[in-house]
Amino acid sequence: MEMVKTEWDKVKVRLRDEVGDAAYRSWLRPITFHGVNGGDIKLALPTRFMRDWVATHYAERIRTLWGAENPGVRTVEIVVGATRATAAPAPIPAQSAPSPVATQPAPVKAVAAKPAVCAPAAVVNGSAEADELGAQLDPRFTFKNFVVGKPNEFAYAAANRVADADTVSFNPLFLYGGVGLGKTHLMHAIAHHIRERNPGRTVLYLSAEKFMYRFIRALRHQDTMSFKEQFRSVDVLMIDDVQFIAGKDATQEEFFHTFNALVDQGRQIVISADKSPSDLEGIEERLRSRMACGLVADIHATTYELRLGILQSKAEQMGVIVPQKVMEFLAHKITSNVRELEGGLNRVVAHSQLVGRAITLESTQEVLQDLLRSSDRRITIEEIQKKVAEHFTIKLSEMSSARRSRQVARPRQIAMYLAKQLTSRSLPEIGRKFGGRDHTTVMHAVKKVEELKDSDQNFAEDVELLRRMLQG
Ligand SMILES: Nc1ncnc2c1ncn2[C@@H]1O[C@H](COP(=O)(O)OP(=O)(O)OP(=O)(O)O)[C@@H](O)[C@H]1O
Repeated sequence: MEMVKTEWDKVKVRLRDEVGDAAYRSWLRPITFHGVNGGDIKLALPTRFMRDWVATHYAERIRTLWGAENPGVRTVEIVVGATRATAAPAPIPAQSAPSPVATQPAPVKAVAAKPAVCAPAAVVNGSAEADELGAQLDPRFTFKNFVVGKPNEFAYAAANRVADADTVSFNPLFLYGGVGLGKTHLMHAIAHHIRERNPGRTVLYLSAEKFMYRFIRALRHQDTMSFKEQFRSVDVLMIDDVQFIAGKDATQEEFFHTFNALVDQGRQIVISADKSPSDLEGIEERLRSRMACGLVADIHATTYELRLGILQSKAEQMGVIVPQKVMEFLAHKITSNVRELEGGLNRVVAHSQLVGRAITLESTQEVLQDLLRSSDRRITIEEIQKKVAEHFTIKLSEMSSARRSRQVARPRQIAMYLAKQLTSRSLPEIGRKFGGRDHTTVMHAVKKVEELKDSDQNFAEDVELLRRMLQG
Protein backbone atom coordinates (compact mmCIF):
# COMPACT_ATOMS: atom_id res chain seq x y z
CA MET A 1 0.00 0.00 0.00
CA GLU A 2 2.71 2.43 1.04
CA MET A 3 4.58 1.70 -2.12
CA VAL A 4 1.52 2.41 -4.24
CA LYS A 5 1.10 5.70 -2.46
CA THR A 6 4.68 6.62 -3.09
CA GLU A 7 4.14 5.87 -6.74
CA TRP A 8 1.07 8.08 -6.70
CA ASP A 9 3.11 10.89 -5.13
CA LYS A 10 5.63 10.62 -7.93
CA VAL A 11 2.88 10.63 -10.55
CA LYS A 12 1.48 13.78 -9.00
CA VAL A 13 4.81 15.55 -9.21
CA ARG A 14 5.09 14.68 -12.89
CA LEU A 15 1.53 15.77 -13.52
CA ARG A 16 2.12 19.06 -11.85
CA ASP A 17 5.10 19.74 -14.08
CA GLU A 18 3.07 18.88 -17.13
CA VAL A 19 -0.18 20.73 -16.52
CA GLY A 20 1.01 23.73 -14.54
CA ASP A 21 0.08 25.03 -11.13
CA ALA A 22 -3.41 26.37 -11.79
CA ALA A 23 -4.83 23.26 -13.38
CA TYR A 24 -3.04 21.09 -10.87
CA ARG A 25 -4.55 22.98 -7.94
CA SER A 26 -8.03 22.88 -9.41
CA TRP A 27 -8.22 19.35 -10.64
CA LEU A 28 -5.41 17.13 -9.54
CA ARG A 29 -4.59 18.11 -6.03
CA PRO A 30 -8.12 17.27 -4.85
CA ILE A 31 -7.70 13.70 -6.08
CA THR A 32 -7.30 11.20 -3.30
CA PHE A 33 -6.08 7.68 -3.44
CA HIS A 34 -9.11 5.45 -3.09
CA GLY A 35 -7.85 1.91 -3.37
CA VAL A 36 -6.02 -0.70 -5.33
CA ASN A 37 -6.91 -4.18 -6.40
CA GLY A 38 -4.21 -6.01 -8.27
CA GLY A 39 -3.29 -3.72 -11.15
CA ASP A 40 -6.46 -1.70 -10.89
CA ILE A 41 -6.15 1.65 -9.20
CA LYS A 42 -9.01 3.70 -7.87
CA LEU A 43 -8.73 7.40 -7.35
CA ALA A 44 -11.48 9.55 -5.92
CA LEU A 45 -12.78 13.05 -6.39
CA PRO A 46 -15.42 14.73 -4.30
CA THR A 47 -17.91 15.57 -7.02
CA ARG A 48 -19.27 14.00 -10.15
CA PHE A 49 -18.38 17.08 -12.15
CA MET A 50 -14.74 16.88 -11.13
CA ARG A 51 -14.69 13.16 -11.71
CA ASP A 52 -15.98 13.56 -15.27
CA TRP A 53 -13.55 16.33 -16.03
CA VAL A 54 -10.53 14.49 -14.72
CA ALA A 55 -11.60 11.24 -16.36
CA THR A 56 -11.85 12.95 -19.72
CA HIS A 57 -8.77 15.11 -19.54
CA TYR A 58 -6.23 13.51 -17.28
CA ALA A 59 -7.00 9.91 -16.50
CA GLU A 60 -5.24 8.48 -19.50
CA ARG A 61 -2.17 10.52 -18.72
CA ILE A 62 -2.27 9.42 -15.10
CA ARG A 63 -2.36 5.81 -16.18
CA THR A 64 0.57 6.26 -18.54
CA LEU A 65 2.68 8.02 -15.92
CA TRP A 66 1.79 5.44 -13.33
CA GLY A 67 2.59 2.70 -15.78
CA ALA A 68 6.03 4.20 -16.11
CA GLU A 69 6.50 4.00 -12.35
CA ASN A 70 5.05 0.53 -12.11
CA PRO A 71 4.32 -1.48 -15.23
CA GLY A 72 1.93 -3.66 -13.24
CA VAL A 73 -0.68 -0.94 -13.32
CA ARG A 74 -3.50 -1.91 -15.66
CA THR A 75 -6.39 0.46 -15.16
CA VAL A 76 -7.04 3.73 -13.43
CA GLU A 77 -10.55 4.33 -12.35
CA ILE A 78 -11.80 7.67 -11.11
CA VAL A 79 -14.71 7.49 -8.75
CA VAL A 80 -16.83 9.93 -6.88
CA GLY A 81 -16.61 9.31 -3.24
CA ALA A 82 -15.12 9.52 0.14
CA THR A 83 -11.42 9.97 0.47
CA ARG A 84 -10.74 6.83 2.47
CA ALA A 85 -9.12 3.87 0.80
CA THR A 86 -11.78 1.21 0.46
CA ALA A 87 -10.05 -1.63 -1.30
CA ALA A 88 -7.69 -4.12 0.15
CA PRO A 89 -4.16 -2.79 0.06
CA ALA A 90 -2.88 -5.52 -2.19
CA PRO A 91 0.52 -4.71 -3.60
CA ILE A 92 0.87 -4.48 -7.32
CA PRO A 93 3.62 -6.74 -8.47
CA ALA A 94 6.34 -4.52 -9.80
CA GLN A 95 7.58 -5.89 -13.09
CA SER A 96 10.83 -5.12 -14.65
CA ALA A 97 9.48 -5.42 -18.16
CA PRO A 98 6.19 -4.01 -19.27
CA SER A 99 3.57 -6.72 -19.36
CA PRO A 100 1.73 -7.24 -22.62
CA VAL A 101 -1.44 -5.92 -21.05
CA ALA A 102 0.15 -2.79 -19.77
CA THR A 103 1.41 -1.82 -23.21
CA GLN A 104 -2.17 -1.71 -24.47
CA PRO A 105 -4.09 1.44 -23.69
CA ALA A 106 -5.75 0.41 -20.49
CA PRO A 107 -9.41 1.15 -20.06
CA VAL A 108 -9.98 4.30 -18.09
CA LYS A 109 -13.34 4.20 -16.48
CA ALA A 110 -15.29 6.90 -14.83
CA VAL A 111 -17.30 4.90 -12.38
CA ALA A 112 -19.83 6.72 -10.39
CA ALA A 113 -19.96 5.39 -6.92
CA LYS A 114 -23.20 5.61 -4.97
CA PRO A 115 -24.32 9.24 -4.45
CA ALA A 116 -21.31 10.55 -2.72
CA VAL A 117 -21.09 11.81 0.76
CA CYS A 118 -18.77 14.33 -0.72
CA ALA A 119 -15.43 14.95 0.74
CA PRO A 120 -14.88 18.61 1.30
CA ALA A 121 -13.91 20.28 -1.92
CA ALA A 122 -10.45 21.65 -1.72
CA VAL A 123 -11.57 25.14 -2.54
CA VAL A 124 -14.01 25.67 0.24
CA ASN A 125 -14.85 24.57 3.72
CA GLY A 126 -13.10 26.92 6.04
CA SER A 127 -9.64 26.56 4.57
CA ALA A 128 -7.50 29.54 3.67
CA GLU A 129 -8.57 28.99 0.11
CA ALA A 130 -12.19 29.16 1.13
CA ASP A 131 -11.64 32.54 2.63
CA GLU A 132 -9.93 33.67 -0.50
CA LEU A 133 -12.76 32.41 -2.63
CA GLY A 134 -15.59 33.50 -0.39
CA ALA A 135 -15.76 36.25 2.13
CA GLN A 136 -15.06 36.38 5.83
CA LEU A 137 -18.09 35.94 8.00
CA ASP A 138 -18.74 38.52 10.68
CA PRO A 139 -18.79 36.60 13.97
CA ARG A 140 -21.35 39.03 15.39
CA PHE A 141 -23.89 38.28 12.68
CA THR A 142 -25.56 35.30 14.30
CA PHE A 143 -29.19 34.32 14.77
CA LYS A 144 -28.76 34.94 18.47
CA ASN A 145 -27.83 38.55 17.86
CA PHE A 146 -30.63 39.17 15.40
CA VAL A 147 -33.59 40.94 16.97
CA VAL A 148 -36.86 39.69 15.58
CA GLY A 149 -39.91 41.88 15.13
CA LYS A 150 -42.88 42.13 12.81
CA PRO A 151 -40.92 43.57 9.86
CA ASN A 152 -38.39 40.75 9.72
CA GLU A 153 -40.04 37.75 11.37
CA PHE A 154 -40.82 36.00 8.10
CA ALA A 155 -37.33 36.45 6.68
CA TYR A 156 -35.88 35.32 10.00
CA ALA A 157 -38.05 32.19 10.09
CA ALA A 158 -37.15 31.34 6.50
CA ALA A 159 -33.44 31.82 7.16
CA ASN A 160 -33.68 29.67 10.25
CA ARG A 161 -35.43 26.93 8.35
CA VAL A 162 -32.74 26.84 5.67
CA ALA A 163 -30.00 26.79 8.26
CA ASP A 164 -31.61 24.00 10.23
CA ALA A 165 -32.77 21.80 7.39
CA ASP A 166 -30.98 18.64 6.38
CA THR A 167 -32.73 18.56 3.05
CA VAL A 168 -33.49 21.39 0.67
CA SER A 169 -37.05 22.53 1.20
CA PHE A 170 -37.11 25.63 -0.97
CA ASN A 171 -34.57 26.70 -3.47
CA PRO A 172 -33.43 29.38 -3.61
CA LEU A 173 -34.17 31.33 -0.49
CA PHE A 174 -34.36 34.88 -1.75
CA LEU A 175 -34.08 37.57 0.93
CA TYR A 176 -34.69 41.16 0.00
CA GLY A 177 -35.14 44.52 1.65
CA GLY A 178 -33.88 48.08 1.77
CA VAL A 179 -30.38 49.17 2.67
CA GLY A 180 -29.09 48.25 6.10
CA LEU A 181 -32.07 46.20 7.24
CA GLY A 182 -30.26 42.98 8.06
CA LYS A 183 -29.97 40.93 4.88
CA THR A 184 -26.25 40.35 5.25
CA HIS A 185 -26.68 39.66 8.93
CA LEU A 186 -29.18 36.89 8.18
CA MET A 187 -27.00 35.43 5.42
CA HIS A 188 -24.00 35.22 7.75
CA ALA A 189 -26.21 33.74 10.46
CA ILE A 190 -27.27 30.95 8.10
CA ALA A 191 -23.66 30.22 7.20
CA HIS A 192 -22.50 30.21 10.84
CA HIS A 193 -25.31 27.92 11.82
CA ILE A 194 -24.72 25.40 9.05
CA ARG A 195 -20.99 25.31 9.68
CA GLU A 196 -21.58 24.74 13.37
CA ARG A 197 -24.15 22.03 12.87
CA ASN A 198 -22.33 20.27 10.13
CA PRO A 199 -18.71 21.23 9.61
CA GLY A 200 -18.48 18.81 6.68
CA ARG A 201 -20.86 20.84 4.57
CA THR A 202 -19.22 23.29 2.25
CA VAL A 203 -20.79 26.70 2.56
CA LEU A 204 -19.67 29.46 0.27
CA TYR A 205 -20.77 33.01 1.00
CA LEU A 206 -19.75 35.93 -1.16
CA SER A 207 -21.09 39.13 -2.64
CA ALA A 208 -22.31 39.20 -6.22
CA GLU A 209 -19.54 41.68 -6.85
CA LYS A 210 -16.94 39.21 -5.75
CA PHE A 211 -18.57 36.50 -7.81
CA MET A 212 -18.20 38.73 -10.85
CA TYR A 213 -14.64 39.61 -10.00
CA ARG A 214 -13.76 35.92 -9.70
CA PHE A 215 -15.46 35.14 -12.96
CA ILE A 216 -13.64 37.89 -14.85
CA ARG A 217 -10.35 36.75 -13.39
CA ALA A 218 -11.05 33.20 -14.51
CA LEU A 219 -11.84 34.45 -18.00
CA ARG A 220 -8.62 36.41 -18.11
CA HIS A 221 -6.59 33.43 -17.00
CA GLN A 222 -8.54 31.12 -19.28
CA ASP A 223 -9.40 29.10 -16.26
CA THR A 224 -13.18 29.07 -16.36
CA MET A 225 -13.42 25.34 -15.89
CA SER A 226 -11.91 25.47 -12.46
CA PHE A 227 -14.06 28.50 -11.68
CA LYS A 228 -17.13 26.48 -12.62
CA GLU A 229 -16.00 23.56 -10.56
CA GLN A 230 -15.29 25.66 -7.51
CA PHE A 231 -18.74 27.12 -7.54
CA ARG A 232 -20.58 24.02 -8.59
CA SER A 233 -19.15 21.76 -5.95
CA VAL A 234 -20.43 23.51 -2.84
CA ASP A 235 -23.29 22.36 -0.68
CA VAL A 236 -24.60 25.82 0.02
CA LEU A 237 -23.97 28.86 -2.16
CA MET A 238 -24.87 32.26 -0.77
CA ILE A 239 -24.71 35.32 -2.97
CA ASP A 240 -25.25 38.70 -1.33
CA ASP A 241 -26.50 41.83 -3.11
CA VAL A 242 -27.30 40.13 -6.38
CA GLN A 243 -28.58 43.42 -7.83
CA PHE A 244 -24.93 44.18 -8.44
CA ILE A 245 -24.86 41.98 -11.52
CA ALA A 246 -27.68 43.94 -13.18
CA GLY A 247 -26.61 44.74 -16.71
CA LYS A 248 -23.57 42.46 -16.46
CA ASP A 249 -24.66 39.94 -19.02
CA ALA A 250 -21.75 37.51 -19.05
CA THR A 251 -21.71 37.27 -15.26
CA GLN A 252 -25.46 36.73 -15.22
CA GLU A 253 -25.14 33.96 -17.75
CA GLU A 254 -22.49 32.25 -15.65
CA PHE A 255 -24.51 32.71 -12.50
CA PHE A 256 -27.56 31.28 -14.23
CA HIS A 257 -25.68 28.10 -15.13
CA THR A 258 -24.11 27.82 -11.70
CA PHE A 259 -27.55 28.26 -10.20
CA ASN A 260 -29.06 25.52 -12.34
CA ALA A 261 -26.20 23.12 -11.76
CA LEU A 262 -26.53 23.48 -8.00
CA VAL A 263 -30.30 23.20 -7.96
CA ASP A 264 -30.05 20.07 -10.12
CA GLN A 265 -27.71 18.53 -7.59
CA GLY A 266 -30.04 19.41 -4.74
CA ARG A 267 -27.70 21.99 -3.24
CA GLN A 268 -29.04 24.98 -1.34
CA ILE A 269 -28.84 28.50 -2.73
CA VAL A 270 -29.46 31.66 -0.75
CA ILE A 271 -29.60 35.03 -2.47
CA SER A 272 -30.08 38.55 -1.20
CA ALA A 273 -31.00 41.70 -3.05
CA ASP A 274 -32.36 45.15 -2.45
CA LYS A 275 -35.52 44.38 -4.43
CA SER A 276 -37.79 41.44 -5.13
CA PRO A 277 -36.86 39.27 -8.11
CA SER A 278 -39.60 40.78 -10.25
CA ASP A 279 -38.43 44.32 -9.50
CA LEU A 280 -34.78 43.73 -10.25
CA GLU A 281 -34.01 45.77 -13.30
CA GLY A 282 -31.24 44.78 -15.66
CA ILE A 283 -31.49 41.11 -14.71
CA GLU A 284 -32.52 38.72 -17.43
CA GLU A 285 -36.04 37.38 -17.23
CA ARG A 286 -35.00 33.72 -17.05
CA LEU A 287 -32.74 34.41 -14.08
CA ARG A 288 -35.37 36.52 -12.35
CA SER A 289 -37.92 33.78 -12.68
CA ARG A 290 -35.46 31.17 -11.35
CA MET A 291 -34.72 33.34 -8.39
CA ALA A 292 -38.41 33.74 -7.65
CA CYS A 293 -39.24 30.07 -7.74
CA GLY A 294 -38.10 29.18 -4.24
CA LEU A 295 -39.09 31.19 -1.23
CA VAL A 296 -39.03 34.96 -1.47
CA ALA A 297 -38.92 36.69 1.89
CA ASP A 298 -38.79 40.42 2.37
CA ILE A 299 -37.49 42.44 5.27
CA HIS A 300 -39.66 45.49 5.78
CA ALA A 301 -38.66 48.87 7.09
CA THR A 302 -38.21 48.83 10.85
CA THR A 303 -40.88 49.83 13.31
CA TYR A 304 -40.29 51.86 16.43
CA GLU A 305 -40.57 48.75 18.61
CA LEU A 306 -38.02 46.84 16.57
CA ARG A 307 -35.58 49.73 16.62
CA LEU A 308 -35.90 49.98 20.37
CA GLY A 309 -35.33 46.23 20.70
CA ILE A 310 -32.25 46.40 18.50
CA LEU A 311 -30.82 49.29 20.53
CA GLN A 312 -31.35 47.41 23.76
CA SER A 313 -29.70 44.33 22.37
CA LYS A 314 -26.72 46.26 20.99
CA ALA A 315 -26.22 48.14 24.25
CA GLU A 316 -26.27 44.85 26.09
CA GLN A 317 -23.71 43.38 23.71
CA MET A 318 -21.48 46.40 24.25
CA GLY A 319 -21.93 46.05 27.98
CA VAL A 320 -23.02 49.67 28.45
CA ILE A 321 -25.93 51.18 30.24
CA VAL A 322 -27.88 53.63 28.14
CA PRO A 323 -30.83 55.46 29.72
CA GLN A 324 -34.18 54.25 28.42
CA LYS A 325 -35.11 57.81 27.43
CA VAL A 326 -32.06 58.03 25.18
CA MET A 327 -32.87 54.74 23.51
CA GLU A 328 -36.43 55.84 22.91
CA PHE A 329 -35.19 59.08 21.48
CA LEU A 330 -32.80 57.30 19.12
CA ALA A 331 -35.49 54.83 18.08
CA HIS A 332 -37.79 57.75 17.25
CA LYS A 333 -35.23 59.79 15.46
CA ILE A 334 -33.06 57.43 13.46
CA THR A 335 -35.55 55.68 11.28
CA SER A 336 -33.68 55.25 8.01
CA ASN A 337 -32.06 51.88 8.69
CA VAL A 338 -30.47 49.72 11.33
CA ARG A 339 -26.94 50.50 10.24
CA GLU A 340 -27.43 54.20 10.97
CA LEU A 341 -29.23 53.42 14.18
CA GLU A 342 -26.33 51.30 15.33
CA GLY A 343 -23.88 53.97 14.17
CA GLY A 344 -25.78 56.54 16.23
CA LEU A 345 -25.64 54.42 19.35
CA ASN A 346 -21.92 53.73 18.84
CA ARG A 347 -21.17 57.40 18.56
CA VAL A 348 -23.10 58.28 21.69
CA VAL A 349 -21.39 55.53 23.67
CA ALA A 350 -17.93 56.39 22.32
CA HIS A 351 -18.42 60.05 23.16
CA SER A 352 -19.48 59.35 26.71
CA GLN A 353 -16.51 57.05 27.25
CA LEU A 354 -14.07 59.55 25.79
CA VAL A 355 -15.22 62.54 27.79
CA GLY A 356 -15.96 60.41 30.85
CA ARG A 357 -19.54 61.61 31.28
CA ALA A 358 -22.79 59.71 31.52
CA ILE A 359 -25.03 59.51 28.48
CA THR A 360 -27.91 61.97 28.62
CA LEU A 361 -30.59 63.12 26.22
CA GLU A 362 -28.79 66.43 25.81
CA SER A 363 -25.41 64.91 25.05
CA THR A 364 -27.06 62.54 22.59
CA GLN A 365 -28.72 65.39 20.71
CA GLU A 366 -25.46 67.26 20.60
CA VAL A 367 -23.34 64.33 19.44
CA LEU A 368 -25.78 63.33 16.76
CA GLN A 369 -26.72 66.77 15.44
CA ASP A 370 -25.75 66.02 11.85
CA LEU A 371 -27.34 62.58 11.78
CA LEU A 372 -30.58 63.84 13.27
CA ARG A 373 -30.83 66.70 10.81
CA SER A 374 -30.27 64.43 7.86
CA SER A 375 -32.85 61.95 9.04
CA ASP A 376 -35.34 64.78 9.50
CA ARG A 377 -34.72 65.95 5.96
CA ARG A 378 -35.90 62.63 4.65
CA ILE A 379 -39.50 63.36 5.49
CA THR A 380 -41.17 65.19 2.63
CA ILE A 381 -44.05 67.63 2.70
CA GLU A 382 -45.99 65.31 0.40
CA GLU A 383 -45.66 62.47 2.92
CA ILE A 384 -46.85 64.72 5.70
CA GLN A 385 -49.87 65.87 3.69
CA LYS A 386 -50.76 62.31 2.83
CA LYS A 387 -50.44 61.02 6.37
CA VAL A 388 -52.42 63.90 7.87
CA ALA A 389 -55.16 63.60 5.24
CA GLU A 390 -55.43 59.88 5.94
CA HIS A 391 -55.51 60.44 9.66
CA PHE A 392 -58.38 62.92 9.46
CA THR A 393 -60.04 61.07 6.57
CA ILE A 394 -60.11 64.02 4.25
CA LYS A 395 -59.07 64.09 0.61
CA LEU A 396 -55.42 64.78 -0.12
CA SER A 397 -56.52 67.55 -2.50
CA GLU A 398 -57.90 69.47 0.50
CA MET A 399 -54.32 70.20 1.53
CA SER A 400 -54.08 72.58 -1.41
CA SER A 401 -57.73 73.55 -1.75
CA ALA A 402 -59.13 76.97 -0.90
CA ARG A 403 -61.82 75.57 1.41
CA ARG A 404 -61.77 77.11 4.86
CA SER A 405 -64.19 74.98 6.82
CA ARG A 406 -62.70 73.87 10.12
CA GLN A 407 -63.03 70.23 9.06
CA VAL A 408 -60.32 70.67 6.43
CA ALA A 409 -58.60 73.85 7.63
CA ARG A 410 -57.44 72.33 10.94
CA PRO A 411 -55.79 69.25 9.42
CA ARG A 412 -54.17 71.52 6.85
CA GLN A 413 -52.75 73.68 9.64
CA ILE A 414 -51.44 70.61 11.41
CA ALA A 415 -49.76 69.47 8.21
CA MET A 416 -48.13 72.88 7.81
CA TYR A 417 -46.97 72.77 11.41
CA LEU A 418 -45.46 69.32 10.95
CA ALA A 419 -43.82 70.41 7.71
CA LYS A 420 -42.14 73.20 9.63
CA GLN A 421 -41.09 70.88 12.43
CA LEU A 422 -40.00 67.86 10.45
CA THR A 423 -38.49 69.29 7.30
CA SER A 424 -35.94 71.96 6.63
CA ARG A 425 -38.25 73.79 4.21
CA SER A 426 -38.76 77.53 4.63
CA LEU A 427 -42.17 79.07 5.32
CA PRO A 428 -42.60 80.32 1.71
CA GLU A 429 -41.64 76.87 0.38
CA ILE A 430 -44.18 75.23 2.64
CA GLY A 431 -46.81 77.76 1.60
CA ARG A 432 -46.25 76.98 -2.05
CA LYS A 433 -46.81 73.27 -1.44
CA PHE A 434 -50.15 74.01 0.20
CA GLY A 435 -51.86 75.45 -2.85
CA GLY A 436 -49.59 78.48 -3.21
CA ARG A 437 -50.39 80.02 0.16
CA ASP A 438 -48.52 82.94 1.59
CA HIS A 439 -45.78 82.38 4.19
CA THR A 440 -47.79 84.36 6.75
CA THR A 441 -50.56 81.77 6.47
CA VAL A 442 -48.03 79.07 7.35
CA MET A 443 -46.73 81.13 10.24
CA HIS A 444 -50.26 81.59 11.51
CA ALA A 445 -50.89 77.84 11.22
CA VAL A 446 -47.76 77.02 13.21
CA LYS A 447 -48.75 79.44 15.98
CA LYS A 448 -52.31 78.18 16.07
CA VAL A 449 -51.24 74.55 16.40
CA GLU A 450 -48.79 75.43 19.17
CA GLU A 451 -51.53 77.21 21.08
CA LEU A 452 -53.93 74.33 20.67
CA LYS A 453 -51.32 71.85 21.79
CA ASP A 454 -50.83 73.82 24.98
CA SER A 455 -54.51 74.08 25.73
CA ASP A 456 -55.91 70.78 24.52
CA GLN A 457 -54.37 67.53 25.68
CA ASN A 458 -56.19 65.40 23.11
CA PHE A 459 -55.11 67.66 20.33
CA ALA A 460 -51.50 67.54 21.53
CA GLU A 461 -51.57 63.76 21.58
CA ASP A 462 -53.01 63.64 18.10
CA VAL A 463 -50.22 65.80 16.73
CA GLU A 464 -47.61 63.81 18.61
CA LEU A 465 -48.99 60.58 17.21
CA LEU A 466 -48.81 61.95 13.69
CA ARG A 467 -45.25 63.05 14.25
CA ARG A 468 -44.28 59.62 15.46
CA MET A 469 -45.94 57.93 12.55
CA LEU A 470 -44.12 60.16 10.13
CA GLN A 471 -40.81 59.51 11.78
CA GLY A 472 -41.33 55.81 11.33
N1 LIG B 1 -32.91 42.66 13.34
C1 LIG B 1 -31.64 43.02 13.60
N2 LIG B 1 -31.11 42.73 14.80
C2 LIG B 1 -29.86 43.07 15.09
N3 LIG B 1 -29.04 43.74 14.25
C3 LIG B 1 -29.52 44.07 13.05
C4 LIG B 1 -30.84 43.72 12.65
N4 LIG B 1 -31.04 44.18 11.40
C5 LIG B 1 -29.91 44.77 11.04
N5 LIG B 1 -28.99 44.72 12.01
C6 LIG B 1 -27.63 45.27 12.00
O1 LIG B 1 -27.62 46.37 11.11
C7 LIG B 1 -26.41 46.43 10.39
C8 LIG B 1 -26.71 46.43 8.92
O2 LIG B 1 -27.27 45.19 8.55
P1 LIG B 1 -26.86 44.40 7.23
O3 LIG B 1 -25.45 44.71 6.86
O4 LIG B 1 -27.23 42.98 7.42
O5 LIG B 1 -27.83 45.11 6.21
P2 LIG B 1 -28.11 44.80 4.67
O6 LIG B 1 -29.58 44.69 4.58
O7 LIG B 1 -27.30 43.66 4.21
O8 LIG B 1 -27.61 46.14 4.01
P3 LIG B 1 -27.10 46.45 2.51
O9 LIG B 1 -28.34 46.65 1.73
O10 LIG B 1 -26.31 47.70 2.70
O11 LIG B 1 -26.29 45.28 2.06
C9 LIG B 1 -25.59 45.24 10.84
O12 LIG B 1 -24.66 45.66 11.79
C10 LIG B 1 -26.61 44.31 11.46
O13 LIG B 1 -26.06 43.55 12.50
